[in-house]
Amino acid sequence: MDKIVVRGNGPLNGKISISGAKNACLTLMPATLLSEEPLTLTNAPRLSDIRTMTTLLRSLGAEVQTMQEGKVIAMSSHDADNHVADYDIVRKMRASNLVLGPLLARHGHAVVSLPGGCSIGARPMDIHVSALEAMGAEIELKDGYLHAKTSGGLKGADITLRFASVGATENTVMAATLAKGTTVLRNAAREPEIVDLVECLRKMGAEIEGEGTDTITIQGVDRLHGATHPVVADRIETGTYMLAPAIAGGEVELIGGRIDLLGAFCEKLDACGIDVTETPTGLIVRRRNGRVNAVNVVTEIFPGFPTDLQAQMMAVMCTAEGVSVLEERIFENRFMHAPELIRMGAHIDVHGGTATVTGVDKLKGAQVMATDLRASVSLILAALGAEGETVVNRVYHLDRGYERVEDKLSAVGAHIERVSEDE
Ligand SMILES: CC(=O)N[C@H]1[C@@H](OP(=O)(O)OP(=O)(O)OC[C@H]2O[C@@H](n3ccc(=O)[nH]c3=O)[C@H](O)[C@@H]2O)O[C@H](CO)[C@@H](O)[C@@H]1O
Ligand SMILES: C=C(OP(=O)(O)O)C(=O)O
Repeated sequence: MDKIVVRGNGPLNGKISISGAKNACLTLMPATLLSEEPLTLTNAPRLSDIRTMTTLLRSLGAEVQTMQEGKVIAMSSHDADNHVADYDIVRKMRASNLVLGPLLARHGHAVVSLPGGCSIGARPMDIHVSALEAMGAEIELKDGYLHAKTSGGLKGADITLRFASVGATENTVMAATLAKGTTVLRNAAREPEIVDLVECLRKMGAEIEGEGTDTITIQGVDRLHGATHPVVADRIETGTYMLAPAIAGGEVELIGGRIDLLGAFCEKLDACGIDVTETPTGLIVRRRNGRVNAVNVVTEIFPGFPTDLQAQMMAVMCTAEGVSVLEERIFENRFMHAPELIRMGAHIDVHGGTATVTGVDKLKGAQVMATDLRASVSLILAALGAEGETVVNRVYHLDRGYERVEDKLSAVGAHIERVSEDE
């Protein structure tokens, strides 16, 4: 298993290109199951999660070709016999559950392994199931698999989600595109990745309104057709790299980064003493003074502060001036990075969903363990500002969501390298 070795060495300067969003690509790819005509995605990120989704779609009979070193994904899905998403693939990646809505809508049945929980929380599927049942699906859990079927196809319905779940919104919207009649989805999630999915579905012939608000209306159509769609920029990757100069100093331009997708996050950066300026090609980030100010953070659904940037923000708060309180409200167990940051000299107290961080002058390099995707990158960020060498072990989580992290950070002057176990 690879490790990432970082030696904190002061200011970072230069440009980093932002990739297409993992979380958008992972919901756009299953949309191919809704049509037999080709769906081509451009600006796809090159990540292990995308390879896992490729494997899953192929197992469901889709043809998936990657071109331009993975940046372009061309897919098509003819009628296939297999509508079973196997445990061995689904267990690797929770977003595999996004094939449920499309398979059910197009074929009238689907068997999808329950993804189970992961290190950040239990992550049940009840909201997905209730929404699809409201559209007439019969779903039962057998041997760890959700067995879903419809008699006579899905029917439009008026559905209110009990919580604005991103995945449940995506599954329901995809299913509703081919349902009979109109579906009104209330308390829908508003994340930019859902807006991207809807824009793509519309290119495929779907009739949808209200994406980006809490009520999405979908008028079912008989069939969808092919389309080509660019994956939206990764706001979480953007936010992550915005925090690198906040920790290490310097000035970094994020090519393709979009402030409009990161409103609440940018407000916190401003309060911390970090300047963000839009440029014609992206945005420039620099720290105003020598040390950032402590700020309090509460994670919320979009447009609030994203849970996927909480770990990275905690890394910044470790050396901020003052005390910050970070409250995690989306996942029940998303502070696994705290004990690792403590190994580097951070002062953090965790009580339930709240972490109190008292800023110290400097962190010190240490051996640390990556426990999940965003925890992994928070340790790399912390290491950029730490004294000495940090070794981040078990980086396979990182490769799920960050494309060439060591190349991107090296390009702005970081001392960072990947070491393979056999070296
Ligand atoms: C591939 C992808 O896009 N992943 C993102 C997506 O995950 P995902 O779509 O899984 O996140 P959800 O919005 O569904 O989950 C949010 C909360 O709702 C709970 N819940 C969800 C569904 C359900 O049926 N029952 C239930 O209780 C979850 O356990 C969690 O506590 O949104 C999360 C919240 O912004 C992000 O952190 C993930 O990076
Ligand atoms: C939690 C995340 O991803 P997933 O939903 O795929 O586990 C993430 O991207 O931070």
